[in-house]
Amino acid sequence: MSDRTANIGVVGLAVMGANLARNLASREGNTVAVLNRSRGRTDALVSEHPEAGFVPAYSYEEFAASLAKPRTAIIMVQAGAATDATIDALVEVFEPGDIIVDGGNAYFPDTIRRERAVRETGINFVGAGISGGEEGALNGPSIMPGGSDESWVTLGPILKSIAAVAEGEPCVTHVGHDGAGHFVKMVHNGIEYADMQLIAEAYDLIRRGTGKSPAEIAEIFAEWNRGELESYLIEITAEVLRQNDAATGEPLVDVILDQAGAKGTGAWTVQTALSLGVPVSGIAEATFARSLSSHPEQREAARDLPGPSTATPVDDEIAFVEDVRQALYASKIVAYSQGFDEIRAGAAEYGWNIDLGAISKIWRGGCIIRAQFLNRIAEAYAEQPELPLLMAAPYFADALGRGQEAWRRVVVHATNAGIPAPAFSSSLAYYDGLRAERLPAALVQGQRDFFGAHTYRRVDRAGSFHTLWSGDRSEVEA
Ligand SMILES: NC(=O)C1=CN([C@@H]2O[C@H](COP(=O)(O)OP(=O)(O)OC[C@H]3O[C@@H](n4cnc5c(N)ncnc54)[C@H](OP(=O)(O)O)[C@@H]3O)[C@@H](O)[C@H]2O)C=CC1
Ligand SMILES: O=C(CO)[C@H](O)[C@H](O)COP(=O)(O)O
Repeated sequence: MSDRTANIGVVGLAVMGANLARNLASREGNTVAVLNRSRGRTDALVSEHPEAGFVPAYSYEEFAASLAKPRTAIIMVQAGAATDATIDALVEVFEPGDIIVDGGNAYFPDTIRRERAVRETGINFVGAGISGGEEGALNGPSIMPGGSDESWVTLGPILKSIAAVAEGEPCVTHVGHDGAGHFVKMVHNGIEYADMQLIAEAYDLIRRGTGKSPAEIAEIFAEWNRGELESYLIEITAEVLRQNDAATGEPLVDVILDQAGAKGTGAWTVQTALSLGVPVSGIAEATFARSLSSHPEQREAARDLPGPSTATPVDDEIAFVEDVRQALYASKIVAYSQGFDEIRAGAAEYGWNIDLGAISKIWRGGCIIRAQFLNRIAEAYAEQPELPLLMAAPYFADALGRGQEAWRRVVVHATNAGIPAPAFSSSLAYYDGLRAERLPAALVQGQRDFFGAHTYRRVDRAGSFHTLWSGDRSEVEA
C-alpha cells in the first residue's frame, strides 16, 4: 500500500498504543496509520476496530508511504532499547520536517540525547509523557510534551484534540524544550509511587488495627473519595479491595502475591532527585518499599526477628480511621510538594521554563494521580508562581496544621505495633525536618571537619572554618 491516506501514525500497538490509536481515529478528520513490530497486534487491532478506519502497515517503508507529509508518528513501545530501535527505523524512512513523538515512558537524559541526534537529520523529535493507562489513552490522557516550539505548533492541536479535559481545559501543555516533558512525566510517576504506597499503608494500618475486612475497608475508601482525598487512586483502591477471587472466593487482595513490581520510573525520579540534591524522601521510601517487598529470601530470613512484645490494640476504631485519613492527606501533600520541588530544581538545572501551575492543571484529568486537590495546587501557584515550597502555601500549611497531631498518632501506632509505614513516617520526618529551627546537620558538619578537614560555616560570621582537631583544637579560617 502506498496511498498517503493517513495524517498521523502510531508505532507500538500494545495496550497504550492501540488505545491511543483508537482515540486519535475517533477524532474528526484523522486517519491513523498503525504499525507494530510483530504483525499479530496490528491485525488484531484492525480487525477488532473496523470503525476506526486504520491504515495498517507491516514495514517502516509502508508506514512512511502511508503518511501525508510532513509526517507525524507517535511511538508507544517499551522504554530503552526498543525506543531507540524504533526511532532509528523511523529516521531511515522519514524526511526533514517530519515529526517523531516518543509517547512512552523515557528517562529524560535519553530524550535529550535522542532529540539532539534526530535533529541532525532535519527530523523533529518530541518526547511526550502520556499518563492515564489503558482507559486514559482511549478516552483522554494527560499529555506532557517537550520538544521545540516549532514542533508544538503542529503537535499542539493534535494533542489537545485527544487529551482529557478538566474544568474545560485540555490536559496538555508544552512543558518545555527537549527532555522537559519526560522529566515531568517521570516525576508524575514518582508521585504516583508515593500516593499508591501511602494508600497501601493506610489500608494495612486499618486492617491490622481494626480487623476490618477488605470489603469493609473498601467502603471506608469510597467514603474518603467523597471528601478532600477524592482521587482516581482512592477510587480504584476501593474497587480492588471489593473484588473477590473467583477461584477461592477470598478477597483478591489476599491471593495476590505481595511483591510489587516496578518498571523504573520511580527509581529514575529518586536517582534524579539525588543528583539534583532534592529530598524526595516519601517518593524514595515508596520506591524502596516496592523493592523490599520483592526480596522474598530476605523477608524469609527476617521473619523470626523479634517485634513488639505487647499488642497495641486500637481503642476507638472510628477515631483511628479518621486519624489514618488525616495522616494520609498530610503525607500526600508532602509527596506532591516533594515532586513539585524536583520539577522546580530540574527546570533550573536544565534551563526549562516550566510553569508549575500549568503542570498541576494538566494533572487534574486523564492521569493516574488525578485528584481533587490539584485544584488547590493550581491556586497556590496562581497566587505565588515562585512558591519556594508547596506545602508551606497557606491552604496546605493549614491542612498540615490540622492533620499533624493525627499523623503523629498514626506513626506512633505503627511503630508500637510493628507495622511498617515507611511513607507515612518519612513524610512526617520531612515535615519536621523542614520546620525545625536547628538541625543536627551542625554535628554532621563537625564530624566531617574532624575526619576530613571538610570545614564548616558558622552561625555568627561569614567564611569557612576548620578546627585543628589533631593539634591544639584552635579554629582557623579555611
Ligand atoms: N501500560 C501503562 O499503563 C502505561 C505505559 N506507558 C508507557 O507507554 C509505552 C507502551 O506501554 P504498553 O502499551 O504498556 O506496552 P509495553 O511497554 O509492554 O511495550 C510493548 C510494545 O513495545 C513493542 N516492542 C518491544 N520491544 C520492541 C523492539 N525492540 N522494537 C520495536 N517494538 C518493540 C512491542 O512490540 P511486540 O508486540 O512486537 O512485542 C509492543 O508493541 C511504554 O513506554 C510504557 O512505559 C505510559 C503510561 C501508562
Ligand atoms: O506510566 C505509567 C502510569 O503513569 C505506567 O502505568 C507505569 O508502568 C507505571 O509504573 P510501574 O510499572 O513502575 O508501576
